[in-house]
Amino acid sequence: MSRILFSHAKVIAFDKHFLQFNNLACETAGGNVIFATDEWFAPASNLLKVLEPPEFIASAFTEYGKWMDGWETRRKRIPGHDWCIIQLGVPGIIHGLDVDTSFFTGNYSPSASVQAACLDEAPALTLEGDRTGMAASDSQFEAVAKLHSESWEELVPVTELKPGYSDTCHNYFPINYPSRVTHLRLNMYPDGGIARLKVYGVGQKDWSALPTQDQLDLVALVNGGVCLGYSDAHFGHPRNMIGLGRSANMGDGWETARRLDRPKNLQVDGKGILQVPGYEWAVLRLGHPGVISQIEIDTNHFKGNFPDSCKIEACHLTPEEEGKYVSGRWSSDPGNKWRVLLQPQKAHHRHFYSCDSLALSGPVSHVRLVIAPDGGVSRLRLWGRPTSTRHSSKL
Ligand SMILES: NC(=O)NC(NC(N)=O)C(=O)[O-]
Repeated sequence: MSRILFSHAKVIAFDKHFLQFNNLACETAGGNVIFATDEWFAPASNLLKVLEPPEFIASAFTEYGKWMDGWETRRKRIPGHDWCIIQLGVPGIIHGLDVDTSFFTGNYSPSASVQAACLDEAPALTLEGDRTGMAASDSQFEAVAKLHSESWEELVPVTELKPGYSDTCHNYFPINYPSRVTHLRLNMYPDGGIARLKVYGVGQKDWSALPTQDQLDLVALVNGGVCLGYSDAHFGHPRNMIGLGRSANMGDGWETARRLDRPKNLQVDGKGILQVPGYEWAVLRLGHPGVISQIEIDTNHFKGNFPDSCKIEACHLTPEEEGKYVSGRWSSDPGNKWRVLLQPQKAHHRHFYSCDSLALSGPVSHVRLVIAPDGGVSRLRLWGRPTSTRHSSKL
Protein backbone atom coordinates (compact mmCIF):
# COMPACT_ATOMS: atom_id res chain seq x y z
CA MET A 1 0.00 0.00 0.00
CA SER A 2 1.22 3.44 -0.72
CA ARG A 3 2.56 5.75 1.94
CA ILE A 4 -0.38 8.12 1.85
CA LEU A 5 -3.38 6.18 0.68
CA PHE A 6 -5.94 8.92 0.40
CA SER A 7 -3.89 12.05 0.78
CA HIS A 8 -6.50 14.12 -1.01
CA ALA A 9 -9.24 13.04 1.37
CA LYS A 10 -7.18 14.32 4.27
CA VAL A 11 -6.96 17.85 3.02
CA ILE A 12 -10.22 18.29 1.15
CA ALA A 13 -13.55 18.21 2.91
CA PHE A 14 -16.20 16.05 1.26
CA ASP A 15 -18.17 19.00 -0.07
CA LYS A 16 -15.07 20.00 -2.04
CA HIS A 17 -14.45 16.54 -3.51
CA PHE A 18 -15.11 18.11 -6.93
CA LEU A 19 -11.65 19.70 -6.81
CA GLN A 20 -10.12 16.50 -8.13
CA PHE A 21 -12.21 16.50 -11.31
CA ASN A 22 -11.12 18.04 -14.62
CA ASN A 23 -11.10 21.76 -15.28
CA LEU A 24 -13.44 21.85 -18.28
CA ALA A 25 -12.91 25.55 -18.99
CA CYS A 26 -9.14 25.98 -18.78
CA GLU A 27 -7.23 27.15 -21.82
CA THR A 28 -5.30 23.88 -22.13
CA ALA A 29 -8.65 22.04 -22.46
CA GLY A 30 -9.66 24.48 -25.23
CA GLY A 31 -11.73 26.83 -23.04
CA ASN A 32 -12.30 30.28 -24.49
CA VAL A 33 -13.85 33.59 -23.42
CA ILE A 34 -16.06 34.59 -26.32
CA PHE A 35 -17.41 37.86 -24.96
CA ALA A 36 -16.79 40.27 -22.09
CA THR A 37 -18.60 43.53 -21.40
CA ASP A 38 -15.39 45.29 -20.32
CA GLU A 39 -11.72 44.31 -20.13
CA TRP A 40 -10.21 47.67 -19.30
CA PHE A 41 -7.57 46.69 -16.79
CA ALA A 42 -7.09 43.00 -17.64
CA PRO A 43 -8.62 40.56 -20.18
CA ALA A 44 -11.13 37.89 -19.26
CA SER A 45 -8.99 35.24 -21.00
CA ASN A 46 -6.75 35.33 -17.90
CA LEU A 47 -9.61 33.61 -16.02
CA LEU A 48 -8.84 30.39 -17.90
CA LYS A 49 -5.07 30.26 -17.41
CA VAL A 50 -4.02 27.06 -15.72
CA LEU A 51 -0.30 26.61 -16.21
CA GLU A 52 0.50 29.76 -14.25
CA PRO A 53 -1.05 30.37 -10.82
CA PRO A 54 -2.18 33.98 -10.36
CA GLU A 55 0.66 36.38 -9.62
CA PHE A 56 1.08 39.95 -8.46
CA ILE A 57 3.95 42.08 -9.72
CA ALA A 58 4.05 45.28 -7.66
CA SER A 59 6.02 47.23 -10.26
CA ALA A 60 3.92 46.20 -13.31
CA PHE A 61 1.71 48.93 -14.80
CA THR A 62 0.22 49.26 -18.28
CA GLU A 63 -1.12 52.33 -20.07
CA TYR A 64 -4.55 51.34 -18.67
CA GLY A 65 -3.56 51.10 -15.00
CA LYS A 66 -2.11 48.50 -12.65
CA TRP A 67 -1.31 45.22 -14.45
CA MET A 68 -3.41 42.49 -12.90
CA ASP A 69 -3.40 38.75 -13.51
CA GLY A 70 -7.11 38.08 -13.95
CA TRP A 71 -10.19 39.72 -15.46
CA GLU A 72 -10.65 43.28 -14.27
CA THR A 73 -13.18 45.84 -15.46
CA ARG A 74 -13.46 49.58 -14.90
CA ARG A 75 -15.12 51.08 -11.85
CA LYS A 76 -18.63 51.28 -13.26
CA ARG A 77 -20.20 54.72 -13.51
CA ILE A 78 -23.19 53.63 -15.59
CA PRO A 79 -26.13 51.28 -14.74
CA GLY A 80 -25.69 47.53 -15.11
CA HIS A 81 -23.05 44.97 -14.24
CA ASP A 82 -20.14 43.26 -16.00
CA TRP A 83 -20.32 39.75 -17.41
CA CYS A 84 -18.49 37.47 -19.75
CA ILE A 85 -19.32 34.30 -21.66
CA ILE A 86 -17.03 31.31 -21.47
CA GLN A 87 -17.17 28.46 -23.96
CA LEU A 88 -16.06 25.28 -22.19
CA GLY A 89 -13.21 23.43 -23.88
CA VAL A 90 -14.93 20.17 -22.97
CA PRO A 91 -18.73 20.21 -22.60
CA GLY A 92 -19.86 18.13 -19.66
CA ILE A 93 -21.40 17.84 -16.21
CA ILE A 94 -20.18 20.47 -13.75
CA HIS A 95 -19.63 19.39 -10.13
CA GLY A 96 -18.11 22.53 -8.66
CA LEU A 97 -16.57 25.95 -9.25
CA ASP A 98 -13.74 27.97 -7.77
CA VAL A 99 -14.04 31.72 -8.25
CA ASP A 100 -10.50 32.69 -7.30
CA THR A 101 -9.96 36.38 -6.43
CA SER A 102 -6.19 36.06 -5.78
CA PHE A 103 -4.50 39.48 -5.43
CA PHE A 104 -7.69 41.42 -6.10
CA THR A 105 -8.06 43.10 -2.72
CA GLY A 106 -9.22 46.72 -3.05
CA ASN A 107 -10.60 45.88 -6.49
CA TYR A 108 -12.20 42.42 -6.23
CA SER A 109 -15.72 41.88 -7.43
CA PRO A 110 -17.90 42.09 -4.31
CA SER A 111 -20.52 39.65 -5.67
CA ALA A 112 -20.79 37.19 -8.53
CA SER A 113 -23.23 34.71 -10.04
CA VAL A 114 -22.76 31.98 -12.61
CA GLN A 115 -25.25 30.82 -15.24
CA ALA A 116 -25.03 27.85 -17.60
CA ALA A 117 -26.39 26.88 -20.99
CA CYS A 118 -26.09 24.04 -23.46
CA LEU A 119 -25.62 25.76 -26.80
CA ASP A 120 -24.34 23.17 -29.23
CA GLU A 121 -25.37 25.52 -32.02
CA ALA A 122 -23.72 28.59 -30.46
CA PRO A 123 -22.38 31.10 -32.96
CA ALA A 124 -18.62 30.88 -33.47
CA LEU A 125 -17.60 34.11 -31.83
CA THR A 126 -14.28 35.26 -30.54
CA LEU A 127 -13.88 38.89 -29.68
CA GLU A 128 -10.42 40.29 -29.27
CA GLY A 129 -10.00 41.53 -25.73
CA ASP A 130 -10.75 45.10 -26.67
CA ARG A 131 -10.96 47.58 -23.91
CA THR A 132 -14.34 49.07 -24.69
CA GLY A 133 -16.27 45.85 -24.24
CA MET A 134 -18.22 46.70 -27.40
CA ALA A 135 -18.68 44.04 -30.06
CA ALA A 136 -16.65 45.19 -33.05
CA SER A 137 -19.05 44.56 -35.94
CA ASP A 138 -22.80 44.23 -36.52
CA SER A 139 -22.50 40.47 -37.03
CA GLN A 140 -20.63 40.08 -33.76
CA PHE A 141 -23.19 42.27 -32.02
CA GLU A 142 -25.99 40.06 -33.36
CA ALA A 143 -24.14 36.94 -32.21
CA VAL A 144 -23.75 38.36 -28.71
CA ALA A 145 -27.40 39.39 -28.65
CA LYS A 146 -28.35 35.82 -29.61
CA LEU A 147 -26.21 34.37 -26.81
CA HIS A 148 -27.72 36.89 -24.42
CA SER A 149 -31.25 35.81 -25.32
CA GLU A 150 -30.66 32.08 -24.74
CA SER A 151 -32.14 30.59 -21.59
CA TRP A 152 -29.44 30.43 -18.96
CA GLU A 153 -29.84 28.28 -15.85
CA GLU A 154 -28.58 29.63 -12.56
CA LEU A 155 -25.72 27.53 -11.15
CA VAL A 156 -24.65 30.02 -8.48
CA PRO A 157 -27.05 32.75 -7.34
CA VAL A 158 -25.71 36.25 -6.69
CA THR A 159 -23.26 35.59 -3.85
CA GLU A 160 -20.78 37.76 -1.96
CA LEU A 161 -17.17 36.93 -2.78
CA LYS A 162 -14.18 37.04 -0.43
CA PRO A 163 -11.17 39.22 -1.29
CA GLY A 164 -8.00 37.87 -2.85
CA TYR A 165 -5.78 37.46 0.24
CA SER A 166 -4.00 34.10 0.38
CA ASP A 167 -6.35 32.71 3.05
CA THR A 168 -9.61 33.97 1.51
CA CYS A 169 -9.09 33.96 -2.26
CA HIS A 170 -10.87 30.66 -3.07
CA ASN A 171 -14.64 30.97 -3.34
CA TYR A 172 -15.78 27.36 -3.76
CA PHE A 173 -19.25 26.42 -5.00
CA PRO A 174 -20.37 22.76 -5.12
CA ILE A 175 -22.77 22.39 -8.05
CA ASN A 176 -25.60 19.90 -8.34
CA TYR A 177 -26.79 20.36 -11.91
CA PRO A 178 -27.38 17.16 -13.88
CA SER A 179 -27.42 18.55 -17.43
CA ARG A 180 -24.61 18.92 -19.95
CA VAL A 181 -23.17 22.42 -20.15
CA THR A 182 -21.32 24.03 -23.07
CA HIS A 183 -21.19 27.69 -21.97
CA LEU A 184 -21.07 29.67 -18.73
CA ARG A 185 -21.87 33.27 -18.03
CA LEU A 186 -19.88 34.77 -15.17
CA ASN A 187 -21.52 37.92 -13.77
CA MET A 188 -19.68 40.41 -11.55
CA TYR A 189 -21.85 42.75 -9.50
CA PRO A 190 -21.32 45.47 -10.33
CA ASP A 191 -17.68 45.39 -11.52
CA GLY A 192 -14.16 44.55 -10.30
CA GLY A 193 -11.69 41.74 -10.67
CA ILE A 194 -11.51 37.93 -10.50
CA ALA A 195 -8.20 36.11 -11.04
CA ARG A 196 -9.30 32.65 -12.19
CA LEU A 197 -12.49 30.66 -12.77
CA LYS A 198 -12.04 26.92 -12.40
CA VAL A 199 -14.87 24.73 -13.64
CA TYR A 200 -14.55 21.24 -12.18
CA GLY A 201 -16.45 18.44 -13.87
CA VAL A 202 -16.45 15.47 -16.18
CA GLY A 203 -16.69 15.65 -19.96
CA GLN A 204 -19.79 14.15 -21.55
CA LYS A 205 -19.59 12.65 -24.99
CA ASP A 206 -22.43 11.48 -27.18
CA TRP A 207 -21.39 7.82 -27.52
CA SER A 208 -24.45 6.92 -29.59
CA ALA A 209 -23.03 8.93 -32.50
CA LEU A 210 -19.82 6.87 -32.64
CA PRO A 211 -19.41 3.99 -35.14
CA THR A 212 -18.78 0.96 -32.89
CA GLN A 213 -15.61 -0.09 -34.72
CA ASP A 214 -13.84 3.21 -34.08
CA GLN A 215 -10.79 3.14 -31.82
CA LEU A 216 -10.38 6.14 -29.61
CA ASP A 217 -8.57 7.21 -26.47
CA LEU A 218 -11.13 6.05 -23.91
CA VAL A 219 -9.49 7.84 -20.98
CA ALA A 220 -9.03 11.22 -22.71
CA LEU A 221 -10.43 14.28 -20.97
CA VAL A 222 -12.43 15.07 -24.12
CA ASN A 223 -13.96 11.60 -24.08
CA GLY A 224 -15.11 11.82 -20.45
CA GLY A 225 -12.09 10.29 -18.68
CA VAL A 226 -11.52 11.44 -15.10
CA CYS A 227 -9.05 10.81 -12.28
CA LEU A 228 -10.83 9.46 -9.19
CA GLY A 229 -7.95 9.06 -6.74
CA TYR A 230 -4.21 8.97 -6.31
CA SER A 231 -1.51 8.41 -3.72
CA ASP A 232 0.43 11.64 -4.23
CA ALA A 233 0.18 14.72 -6.47
CA HIS A 234 2.77 16.96 -4.84
CA PHE A 235 3.89 18.76 -8.02
CA GLY A 236 1.19 17.91 -10.58
CA HIS A 237 -2.27 16.32 -10.56
CA PRO A 238 -2.77 13.00 -12.41
CA ARG A 239 -5.72 14.52 -14.34
CA ASN A 240 -3.12 16.40 -16.41
CA MET A 241 -2.11 13.09 -18.05
CA ILE A 242 -5.39 12.91 -19.99
CA GLY A 243 -5.24 16.45 -21.41
CA LEU A 244 -5.13 17.48 -25.06
CA GLY A 245 -2.06 16.92 -27.24
CA ARG A 246 1.42 16.44 -25.85
CA SER A 247 2.11 18.22 -22.58
CA ALA A 248 3.21 21.85 -22.60
CA ASN A 249 5.80 21.48 -19.84
CA MET A 250 6.44 19.58 -16.60
CA GLY A 251 3.54 21.43 -14.94
CA ASP A 252 1.18 19.76 -17.42
CA GLY A 253 1.65 16.21 -16.14
CA TRP A 254 1.36 14.02 -13.03
CA GLU A 255 4.36 14.48 -10.75
CA THR A 256 4.80 13.06 -7.26
CA ALA A 257 7.25 14.08 -4.56
CA ARG A 258 10.43 12.00 -4.20
CA ARG A 259 9.59 9.07 -1.91
CA LEU A 260 11.48 9.26 1.36
CA ASP A 261 11.69 5.47 1.77
CA ARG A 262 13.93 4.82 -1.25
CA PRO A 263 17.00 2.81 -0.18
CA LYS A 264 20.31 4.61 0.35
CA ASN A 265 22.01 2.31 -2.17
CA LEU A 266 19.81 1.38 -5.11
CA GLN A 267 19.83 -2.09 -6.71
CA VAL A 268 18.19 -3.44 -9.89
CA ASP A 269 16.72 -6.86 -10.69
CA GLY A 270 17.56 -9.05 -13.73
CA LYS A 271 15.25 -6.95 -15.97
CA GLY A 272 16.95 -3.73 -14.92
CA ILE A 273 13.98 -2.68 -12.77
CA LEU A 274 14.87 -0.88 -9.53
CA GLN A 275 14.30 -2.77 -6.30
CA VAL A 276 12.38 -0.25 -4.23
CA PRO A 277 9.75 -0.85 -1.56
CA GLY A 278 7.28 1.83 -2.53
CA TYR A 279 5.27 3.12 -5.46
CA GLU A 280 2.69 5.75 -6.31
CA TRP A 281 -0.63 5.24 -8.07
CA ALA A 282 -3.46 7.05 -9.81
CA VAL A 283 -6.90 5.61 -10.61
CA LEU A 284 -8.71 6.84 -13.71
CA ARG A 285 -12.23 6.12 -14.90
CA LEU A 286 -12.58 5.68 -18.65
CA GLY A 287 -15.10 7.90 -20.43
CA HIS A 288 -16.79 4.67 -21.53
CA PRO A 289 -15.98 1.03 -20.66
CA GLY A 290 -14.10 -0.63 -23.49
CA VAL A 291 -11.49 -3.08 -24.73
CA ILE A 292 -8.03 -1.51 -24.78
CA SER A 293 -5.82 -2.30 -27.77
CA GLN A 294 -3.05 0.28 -27.54
CA ILE A 295 -1.45 2.25 -24.73
CA GLU A 296 0.79 5.29 -24.78
CA ILE A 297 2.81 6.34 -21.74
CA ASP A 298 4.73 9.57 -22.29
CA THR A 299 7.26 10.98 -19.80
CA ASN A 300 7.95 14.04 -21.99
CA HIS A 301 9.64 16.89 -20.02
CA PHE A 302 10.39 14.60 -17.04
CA LYS A 303 14.08 14.19 -17.76
CA GLY A 304 15.75 13.94 -14.35
CA ASN A 305 12.58 12.71 -12.70
CA PHE A 306 10.86 10.08 -14.87
CA PRO A 307 9.72 6.98 -12.93
CA ASP A 308 11.98 3.93 -13.03
CA SER A 309 9.08 1.72 -14.07
CA CYS A 310 5.36 1.75 -14.56
CA LYS A 311 2.61 -0.80 -14.83
CA ILE A 312 -1.11 -0.58 -15.48
CA GLU A 313 -3.84 -2.54 -13.76
CA ALA A 314 -7.45 -2.50 -14.86
CA CYS A 315 -10.86 -3.64 -13.68
CA HIS A 316 -14.39 -3.73 -14.97
CA LEU A 317 -16.83 -2.39 -12.39
CA THR A 318 -20.57 -2.52 -12.82
CA PRO A 319 -22.43 0.71 -11.97
CA GLU A 320 -23.42 -0.90 -8.62
CA GLU A 321 -19.81 -1.84 -7.84
CA GLU A 322 -18.63 1.60 -8.81
CA GLY A 323 -21.18 3.07 -6.41
CA LYS A 324 -19.55 1.01 -3.64
CA TYR A 325 -15.97 2.12 -4.33
CA VAL A 326 -16.57 5.63 -5.55
CA SER A 327 -18.70 8.12 -3.76
CA GLY A 328 -17.57 11.34 -5.37
CA ARG A 329 -13.98 10.21 -4.93
CA TRP A 330 -12.15 6.88 -4.80
CA SER A 331 -13.13 6.00 -1.24
CA SER A 332 -12.13 2.34 -0.99
CA ASP A 333 -10.18 0.02 -3.26
CA PRO A 334 -11.64 -2.94 -5.19
CA GLY A 335 -8.44 -4.88 -4.23
CA ASN A 336 -8.91 -8.29 -5.83
CA LYS A 337 -10.67 -6.87 -8.91
CA TRP A 338 -7.50 -5.33 -10.33
CA ARG A 339 -5.91 -7.33 -13.17
CA VAL A 340 -2.58 -6.52 -14.81
CA LEU A 341 -3.12 -4.80 -18.18
CA LEU A 342 0.51 -3.84 -18.77
CA GLN A 343 3.38 -5.62 -17.00
CA PRO A 344 6.07 -3.42 -15.35
CA GLN A 345 8.02 -1.53 -18.00
CA LYS A 346 10.87 0.92 -17.91
CA ALA A 347 9.42 4.42 -18.36
CA HIS A 348 11.76 7.09 -19.65
CA HIS A 349 10.38 8.49 -22.91
CA ARG A 350 7.30 8.12 -25.17
CA HIS A 351 6.30 4.46 -25.20
CA PHE A 352 3.58 2.78 -27.26
CA TYR A 353 2.32 -0.70 -26.39
CA SER A 354 0.06 -2.60 -28.77
CA CYS A 355 -2.23 -5.64 -28.28
CA ASP A 356 0.56 -8.21 -28.12
CA SER A 357 2.20 -6.43 -25.14
CA LEU A 358 -1.07 -6.20 -23.22
CA ALA A 359 -2.03 -8.81 -20.65
CA LEU A 360 -5.83 -8.32 -20.79
CA SER A 361 -8.24 -8.60 -23.68
CA GLY A 362 -11.58 -8.12 -21.90
CA PRO A 363 -13.51 -4.91 -21.27
CA VAL A 364 -12.32 -2.49 -18.57
CA SER A 365 -13.92 0.53 -16.94
CA HIS A 366 -11.14 1.81 -14.64
CA VAL A 367 -7.34 1.68 -14.72
CA ARG A 368 -4.69 2.16 -12.07
CA LEU A 369 -1.34 3.50 -13.28
CA VAL A 370 1.37 2.46 -10.83
CA ILE A 371 4.79 4.11 -11.01
CA ALA A 372 7.85 3.05 -9.01
CA PRO A 373 9.27 4.47 -6.99
CA ASP A 374 7.93 7.96 -7.89
CA GLY A 375 8.36 10.64 -10.59
CA GLY A 376 6.44 12.23 -13.42
CA VAL A 377 4.31 11.08 -16.37
CA SER A 378 3.02 13.64 -18.84
CA ARG A 379 0.42 11.68 -20.81
CA LEU A 380 -1.48 8.39 -20.62
CA ARG A 381 -3.52 7.30 -23.65
CA LEU A 382 -5.68 4.17 -23.76
CA TRP A 383 -6.96 3.48 -27.26
CA GLY A 384 -9.72 0.99 -27.59
CA ARG A 385 -13.23 0.22 -28.67
CA PRO A 386 -16.18 1.11 -26.45
CA THR A 387 -18.29 -1.87 -25.36
CA SER A 388 -22.07 -2.00 -25.11
CA THR A 389 -21.94 -1.80 -21.27
CA ARG A 390 -22.19 1.71 -19.88
CA HIS A 391 -21.10 3.55 -16.76
CA SER A 392 -23.70 4.67 -14.30
CA SER A 393 -24.78 8.22 -15.11
CA LYS A 394 -23.90 9.26 -11.53
CA LEU A 395 -20.38 9.67 -10.31
N1 LIG B 1 -4.52 50.02 -7.91
C1 LIG B 1 -5.50 49.45 -8.64
O1 LIG B 1 -5.49 48.29 -8.81
N2 LIG B 1 -6.51 50.29 -9.12
C2 LIG B 1 -7.48 49.99 -10.08
N3 LIG B 1 -7.22 48.78 -10.81
C3 LIG B 1 -6.13 48.70 -11.65
N4 LIG B 1 -5.87 47.51 -12.20
O2 LIG B 1 -5.41 49.67 -11.90
C4 LIG B 1 -8.87 50.01 -9.48
O3 LIG B 1 -9.07 50.76 -8.53
O4 LIG B 1 -9.76 49.33 -9.92
